[in-house]
Amino acid sequence: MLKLQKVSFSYDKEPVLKNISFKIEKGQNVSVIGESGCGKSTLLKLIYGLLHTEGKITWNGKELLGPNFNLVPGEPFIKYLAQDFDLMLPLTAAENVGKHLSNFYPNKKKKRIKELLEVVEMEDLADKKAKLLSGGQQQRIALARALAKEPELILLDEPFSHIDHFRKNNLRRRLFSYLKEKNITCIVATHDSTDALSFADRTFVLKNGNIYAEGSPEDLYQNPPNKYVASLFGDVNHIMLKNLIADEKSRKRVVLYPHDISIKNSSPIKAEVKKTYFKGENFLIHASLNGEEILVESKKDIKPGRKVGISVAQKLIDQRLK
Ligand SMILES: Nc1ncnc2c1ncn2[C@@H]1O[C@H](COP(=O)(O)OP(=O)(O)OP(=O)(O)O)[C@@H](O)[C@H]1O
Repeated sequence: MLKLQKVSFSYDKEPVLKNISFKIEKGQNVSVIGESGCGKSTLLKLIYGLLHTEGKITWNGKELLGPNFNLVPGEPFIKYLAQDFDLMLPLTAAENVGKHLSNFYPNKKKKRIKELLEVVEMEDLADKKAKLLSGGQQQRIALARALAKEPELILLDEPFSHIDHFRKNNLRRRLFSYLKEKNITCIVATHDSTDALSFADRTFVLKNGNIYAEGSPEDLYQNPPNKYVASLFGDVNHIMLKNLIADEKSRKRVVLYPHDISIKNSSPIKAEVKKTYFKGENFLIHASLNGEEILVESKKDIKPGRKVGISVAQKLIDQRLK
């Protein structure tokens, strides 16, 4: 189990992280999400032991003492994949993956490299020099290298940032099922909510140096405590209740995703369409509701200037206001 107790850190005067405490069970996949600069990378560096904190970090009860106590920063049973991949560019993809593996059993090493290259779908480029690989291919090799010695805990900082959409979903599925199969604990720092939604057991939202919200991805998505959390999952509205409900007097607002709002022409609540964006399966409609800008999902294209009726289930409003 990984345990953090009152972990704080500042690069200069302003604290980046303030008294962070949490526990992560063995084999759990945790995502850390939050806006750029909120301290996600700093948190991973603290856990790995690259930065020093006055707080306490333990793995299975053993304190991880950090750079003030270790000559070589980093713990051997933890792997940290930084945003820069740090590959040996003159070496081939396969040589990079096997760099930290023992040469004592060459056949075993060869088999392991092959297995890892399969996880990241790079078997075809095994003999290509790292300097000749694209950014996304280099990132996949760096991932395979981080897995090579089967760490107990793996810390991944934006692990799919250079990988094209086409390959990303498949790679995510392969990587996270591999980690589950081997019972490797994993923390992913990401601003891409799809990393958090489909694969994480738990999600921490960082803001202003604190864990601002925490829960299963489903729960955070369905019941976002506020606009900040909801906006990490995509487009979001923060609509005045009085623009949605007749006779409402308060200045309260409700958080709604575009797909929470339906277009229903019989509805007396009318919005004027400003612009329509094609999104593949549907359209995103930018409309004005009593002067408030809103985003609504629609199955059909609707021309700007048209007035449409909109409706939101009362049950959903009640749930979001809880
Ligand atoms: N070496 C450094 N020296 C001084 N300040 C730093 C250093 N590294 C990061 N910071 C600052 O610390 C804060 C947190 O940075 P960090 O890289 O942890 O954020 P992040 O959430 O990972 O951001 P991103 O999503 O953009 O990678 C930022 O305000 C950043 O400017």
